[in-house]
Amino acid sequence: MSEHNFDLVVLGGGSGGYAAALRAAELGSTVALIEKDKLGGTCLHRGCIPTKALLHAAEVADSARESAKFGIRATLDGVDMTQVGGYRDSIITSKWKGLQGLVKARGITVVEGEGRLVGAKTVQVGDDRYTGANVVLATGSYSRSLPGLEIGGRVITSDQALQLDFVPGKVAVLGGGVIGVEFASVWKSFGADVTIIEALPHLVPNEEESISKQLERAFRKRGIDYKLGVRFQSVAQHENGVVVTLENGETVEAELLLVAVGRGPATQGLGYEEAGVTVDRGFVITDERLRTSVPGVYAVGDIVPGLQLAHRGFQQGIFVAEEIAGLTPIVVEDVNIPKVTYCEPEVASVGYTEAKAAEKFGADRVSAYEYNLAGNGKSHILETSGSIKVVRVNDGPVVGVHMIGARVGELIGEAQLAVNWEAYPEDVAPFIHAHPTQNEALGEAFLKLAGKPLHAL
Ligand SMILES: NC(=O)c1ccc[n+]([C@@H]2O[C@H](COP(=O)([O-])OP(=O)(O)OC[C@H]3O[C@@H](n4cnc5c(N)ncnc54)[C@H](O)[C@@H]3O)[C@@H](O)[C@H]2O)c1
Repeated sequence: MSEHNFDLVVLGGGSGGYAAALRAAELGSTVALIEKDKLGGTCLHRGCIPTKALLHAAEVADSARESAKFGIRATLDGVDMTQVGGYRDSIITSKWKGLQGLVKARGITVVEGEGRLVGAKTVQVGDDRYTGANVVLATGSYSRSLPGLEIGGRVITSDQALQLDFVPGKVAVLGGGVIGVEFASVWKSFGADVTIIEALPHLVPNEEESISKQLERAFRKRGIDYKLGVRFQSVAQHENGVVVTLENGETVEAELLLVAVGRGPATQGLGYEEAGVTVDRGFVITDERLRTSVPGVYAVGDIVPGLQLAHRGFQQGIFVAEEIAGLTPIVVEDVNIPKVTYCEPEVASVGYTEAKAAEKFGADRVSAYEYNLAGNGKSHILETSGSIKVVRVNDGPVVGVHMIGARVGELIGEAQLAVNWEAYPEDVAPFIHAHPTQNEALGEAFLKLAGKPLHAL
């Protein structure tokens, strides 16, 4: 057994953990970063990056399929999933190498192996013990299932869905949240028949209702089938496929069932509770400064209750490193975090929905305006429909922006600056947007709420 001492020991090398390590090293700390698999975690290897590569390939397939509309003669002869997989993996490998280089350049000690908390501030890996003046827990999440629904065979999660080397003929998707709609979108573009099963009344049910409804219409138009407000009951697997039975007695037959009903915190068997860290239903409980119940032990990323997003993990990691260094950084609040769902059409949002803003600030103190992308030149060129809805407090700031349309994810930066800086529409309405861009649509919404509409009534 050998003992090693560091200023900071980080358990888990995903988005939250490696961000904490990079920032702490930059601030002069000695850092041990413990990872059992590959640096980069779910986001780089099994989440954000590979799914977005598939979504981009899907967009290329759609462009080929729809080329005649633009006077371009091309045909979609097929989708070679082996080659798509090669493209996906080349991106992962290049980002992974870049990350390894960055971690090395910052002088971080990477420890390969499975770590376990064995004392308030000590992590054991094999026979070695790593003790930190401070410790960050960042062990991430896993695809969870429903009670009694076993993953295996033709019942898969996003982990297996990302690795498929064929396009299924027909897929059933359980859960119409972010993962469900992104995979439904990819598979449809690649030529599969898709049926989504969602227990709540809308797809992407955490988004603004008018945006969810537009996504439903767009999916219907694309031929993506969905069943809303109905719960899953059981699934039977047979040689060539699955039969999914819903609570209302309906059945859905498919080659595969993708289970996308959320992700659970990966905290079991890691010694957290034994070391005195409070854990509730698997999640590590922290205060707003990300301190756990054990002094000097922090938690970041998907194991902390709230939005499970890579960029939240990055910011929480940076926050903790700066907090430890005594820099009193700004608290990371979920409501200020932008969210993008990369299906076709894309959905992007930041801040309160109109209903949540009314609850928070009072219905009579909130106004909203939804600008239809039909009025935007670039949206016409992209042949997309959709809208941008801005929610404000009357005589007060922008508190929410909600968007749907092709590539609107790229517009969320401006929206999140307005929300995070608590800008009034009157402050941002005079800012000039390049023409023709879809950004102009956000400007049009700000102009309208500032009482000076241009291309709107
Ligand atoms: N683009 C992105 O930012 C991105 C992409 C992928 C995943 N993620 C994150 O990963 C996490 C997991 O994603 P997810 O889509 O699995 O979770 P989710 O919570 O977004 O969606 C799960 C959906 O499953 C539904 N559901 C649950 N039980 C059901 C049942 N018995 N029958 C029918 N429907 C049921 C829920 O109502 C919900 O809408 C999320 O936090 C998500 O934000 C983000």
